[in-house]
Amino acid sequence: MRVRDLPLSQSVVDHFAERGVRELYPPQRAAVDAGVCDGADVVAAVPTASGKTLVAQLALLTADGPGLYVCPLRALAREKYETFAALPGVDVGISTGDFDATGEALAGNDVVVATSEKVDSAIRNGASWVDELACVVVDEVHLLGAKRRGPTLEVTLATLRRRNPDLQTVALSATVDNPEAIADWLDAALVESEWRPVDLRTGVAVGGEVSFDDGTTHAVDVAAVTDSDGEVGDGEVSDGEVGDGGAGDESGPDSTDVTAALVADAVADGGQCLAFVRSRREAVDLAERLADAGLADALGIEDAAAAAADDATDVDGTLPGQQLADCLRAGVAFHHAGLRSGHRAVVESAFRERNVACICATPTLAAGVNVPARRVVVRDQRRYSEGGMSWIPTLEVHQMCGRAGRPGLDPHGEAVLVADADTRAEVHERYVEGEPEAVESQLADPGALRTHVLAAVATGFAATESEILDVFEGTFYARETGAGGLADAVAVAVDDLVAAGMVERETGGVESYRLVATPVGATTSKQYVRPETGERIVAGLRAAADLPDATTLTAFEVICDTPDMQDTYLGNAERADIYRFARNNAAHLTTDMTEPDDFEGWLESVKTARILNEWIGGATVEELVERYRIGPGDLDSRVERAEWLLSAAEALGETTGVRVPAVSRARSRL
Ligand SMILES: Nc1ncnc2c1ncn2[C@@H]1O[C@H](COP(=O)(O)OP(=O)(O)OP(=O)(O)O)[C@@H](O)[C@H]1O
Repeated sequence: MRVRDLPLSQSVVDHFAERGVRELYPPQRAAVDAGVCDGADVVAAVPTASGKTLVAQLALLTADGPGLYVCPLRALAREKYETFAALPGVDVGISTGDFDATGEALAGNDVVVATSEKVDSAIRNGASWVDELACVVVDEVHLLGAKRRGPTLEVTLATLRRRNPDLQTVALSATVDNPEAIADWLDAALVESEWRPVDLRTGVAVGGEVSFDDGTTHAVDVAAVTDSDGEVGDGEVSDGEVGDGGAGDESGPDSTDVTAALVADAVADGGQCLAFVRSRREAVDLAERLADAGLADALGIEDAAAAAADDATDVDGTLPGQQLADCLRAGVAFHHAGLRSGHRAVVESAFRERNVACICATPTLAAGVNVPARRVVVRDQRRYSEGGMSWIPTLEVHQMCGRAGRPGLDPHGEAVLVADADTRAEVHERYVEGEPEAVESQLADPGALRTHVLAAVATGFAATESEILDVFEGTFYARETGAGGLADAVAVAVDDLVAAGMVERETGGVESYRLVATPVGATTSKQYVRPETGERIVAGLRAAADLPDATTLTAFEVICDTPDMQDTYLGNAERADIYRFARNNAAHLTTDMTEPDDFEGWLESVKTARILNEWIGGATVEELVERYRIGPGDLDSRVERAEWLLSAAEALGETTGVRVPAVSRARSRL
């Protein structure tokens, strides 16, 4: 099936042709057959790099009105925005700042690219453009199963579809175990395919021997890359992440040696690599180890690598920035969520332009932007979780492996899982033979339910528990378990919200009542903070108003001690220092040191508050990164969240009439 035979304008056909897209890939053809260009609801569950973006474009370009493209991650949204904006004659808007107000400015676009949080927020704030939509495309719909974002995604999609029954829904998923359940939920045709533009072979490496699933084997020379002192890769970690140094044992080469050998081998053959490890620290360590391996030289990219290093230096002068620049100069990079977005962008584009031989990354890279490589090496398949070391989900490992193979450039992609003699069988069974997990709804989580119940009441969509259940009827959860399964949980959420002062039962007649949001509940929902955050901020503002000496530190303590601010890891060495800081500043804090149930959590909040307070006091990113051992990207994201939470605090202060000038002071100085 040819692109030019599709109902697209000539300029769009030409646009695709210029990019080498003339014939549809088989999954794309199946999506067209399923009616994606004719307004049909379609779920496509297909492998990485099999051309989902074109399926999205076909739906959006042929829809009978404006379209919305919902994307889980901001970096991805930006990438898609650029792809869509390049289409001739298409006006595209983007809305990804998770927390800022929703714009009516988005009305009038042919396509809006937004995160699900942003769409949820737009709905709560009554943005009219969401009712005008003819088509919604949800990318990475398997993230329904993600703890925080999943419930938002399913409630938002259910709400959009409920408000607009003619809305065409197209959902794009990685290959998961239950795509038919997702299709069933959306009453959509299912396109399921294993087809990939480049064949992928997956193997398990033990020592230097790789056994691939196509029956071939490959040997790499581990001795050639092994350090004389053999010390690299012992898994010293930071940032709250713990490692066990990989799967190596004392007698043989460890998993880092094997990884280094696999990378060097692919690069010697002219290919680029992605190497996945479990923690940020491990990513940096591995990159620094590989920086000594002469990869830039092997790939013949010394000059381009030096230019990429200069680009990284231009972003900032932090220690991690310098480490990154040093690695880049040697043709290697690291990539993790603690890096600033500017640094991540330098790494991604340098890799795409073949100016970097290898990126050492945490698994977040696999869920993010498009960076195909000849070989993917997954060094760690286990990581620390609450209950100790646990295996990473198969879906996640498949996402990493799926990055292997660049269409048109590589004969095939290779994914190699590093194991040892003890883990070989299990690694093979889980990740080579194993199927990815089923997607499961997380909506029953009490915190998620409280948030969405409050939103349903505050927006006026529901005024009784049974109307709330009607709102949830269109969710994946309800489809899977029956809406009745939520009835008890919704009743509990309503009680919690009443107790928290977010919702009231307004008695109408005998035995009948209506649920209404209190002013605090309404503001909390509109400001897009969780009910617990709204409650904590209101209590914090009241306490701050009673303090004789409320300062910007007070304001930061209030907003940092909420579930909407990220935790900041507190190392043992720092703990005593932060404890002393909290004691010395007790007069400026709204919480007495004897009060918190979760004292550690509170101390972490005090650390975040202290960092933010020093930030507005003029400390530089470089100083704070060094002083508090925080990633520059972590600082950026906390500053951004602080802006949002302080603005919510101002709005809640307005609503309750509790004025704390320190909040506005902190916000304006931020
Ligand atoms: N029909 C086609 N013919 C030629 N190239 C294509 C075709 N469809 C897509 N491509 C190219 O294949 C590459 C991968 O496509 P795309 O980014 O859509 O994959 P994807 O399925 O979205 O992957 P991911 O899982 O990373 O989101 C892109 O470079 C795209 O231009």
